[in-house]
Amino acid sequence: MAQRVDVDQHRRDVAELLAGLAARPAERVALADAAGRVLAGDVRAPGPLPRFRNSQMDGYAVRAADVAGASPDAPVVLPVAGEVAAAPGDPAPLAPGTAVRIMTGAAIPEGADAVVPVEDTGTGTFNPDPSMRPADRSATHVTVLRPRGTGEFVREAGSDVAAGAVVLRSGTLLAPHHVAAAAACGLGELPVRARIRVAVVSTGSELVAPGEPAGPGQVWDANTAALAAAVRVAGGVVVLTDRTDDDPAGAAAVLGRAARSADLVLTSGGVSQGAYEVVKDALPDVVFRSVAMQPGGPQGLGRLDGTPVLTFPGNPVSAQVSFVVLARDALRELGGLPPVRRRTARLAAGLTSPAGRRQLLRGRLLPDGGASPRASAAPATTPTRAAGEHAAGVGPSAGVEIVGGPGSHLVASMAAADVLVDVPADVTDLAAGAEVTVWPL
Ligand SMILES: Nc1nc2c(c(=O)[nH]1)N[C@H]1C(S)=C(S)[C@@H](COP(=O)(O)OP(=O)(O)OC[C@H]3O[C@@H](n4cnc5c(N)ncnc54)[C@H](O)[C@@H]3O)O[C@H]1N2
Ligand code: MOO
Repeated sequence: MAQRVDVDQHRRDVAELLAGLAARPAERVALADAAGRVLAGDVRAPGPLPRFRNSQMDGYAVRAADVAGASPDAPVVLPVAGEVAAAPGDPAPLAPGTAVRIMTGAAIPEGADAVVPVEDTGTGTFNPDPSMRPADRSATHVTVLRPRGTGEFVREAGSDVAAGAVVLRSGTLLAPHHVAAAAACGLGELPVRARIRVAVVSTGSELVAPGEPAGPGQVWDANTAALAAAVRVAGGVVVLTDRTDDDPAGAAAVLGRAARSADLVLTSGGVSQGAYEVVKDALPDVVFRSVAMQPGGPQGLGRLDGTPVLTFPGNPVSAQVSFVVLARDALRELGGLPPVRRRTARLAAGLTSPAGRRQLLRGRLLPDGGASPRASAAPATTPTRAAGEHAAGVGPSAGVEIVGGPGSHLVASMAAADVLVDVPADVTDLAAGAEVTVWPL
């Protein structure tokens, strides 16, 4: 007789099985591949950023003292000694009483300490004659109409980050703006946490690949693609996907290959009470048990040739719910990602639920907060969270409506859901407006 365990116990057992995968060395990735990865150590700026003092505006680099009295009525006219573009090289020092045309990002010449934007000069532009292309920048003098104080429109070296300072913290989930900072600091690679390498194997003689024609008795394999996608979203990398029919020798060969090529094997199907339960037959070191949840009751966990294996039931909704509830957070934690926060929502309509099994119903969050007349009239105090599980959501709950039925073959209905609605095992009746915990999909 299969063991029967509650959901939280099985979640703990999964986390424990996978804990051995935590100590994997970091790897270095090129910046182009860094988004979505988790930083494996603090990253320090090798030099100051900006690297050198440069102009914040297109205009004229000057000594602030030379333009201190400038106004439209009493402009200061300075000779233009040359031009500095945002280009390689060091500009010549600025002689007192002169100005140089300077472009945004160009190095400030030694001796200059302010930039007068071109709009604050007599012509208001580098190119007073719009018919001239390229701009004629031959003017020998500039008429400064406004004073600029010391440091105005000057970007100091190191004003963004000082040399040696931490620019990205260990554990950061790298997004484009982090990549930008690393790139600006001149870093071509970043140290990141290694991703868990996962093999996904679906079982069943009836399965055929999506995209292929399906004959009588055949169904398109929904689980391989769905579980592979789930693994990737949870920070893992899929190193192998395969299907096996119900032939025990073939299944054993496929599973053996999967175990040799991955840190973790996920299977679906072949674990209930049928006559062809190849997963059970091929995995002698896996404990098969009944977890008190629906869908996703028949579960197994253990090892094959030392590699951790989780076996999910084959019904497509069951396989997906199994991943979300039992494996997602454990996988995310191994990759350095935070758990997906559960939150609370208020039921838009009442429901009944069978006793003794925690139900994970498919739900859709309501954009208007679920303020249906029934929901708002009902008392909103029913505590429905499972023991030991505190939804992280705070503040007013969203509304949630149940979509589709409880059947674990209703894969299209599940596509209309954005959360799983968690109804504890001991709850059989919930009124409209009752607060429930929901798991974001
Ligand atoms: N006598 C009993 N029968 C069943 C029980 C039980 O306790 N006693 N449990 C039921 C529950 S609950 C589930 S869940 C399933 C689990 O069955 P298996 O894990 O052995 O899965 P299969 O039998 O291989 O398939 C079940 C169902 O799902 C379809 N399937 C499987 N894999 C895929 C896939 N990759 N893509 C799309 N569809 C898939 C398969 O065709 C079957 O319809 O057992 C119940 N039975
Ligand atoms: O427990 Mo099964 O996973 O309901 O469909």
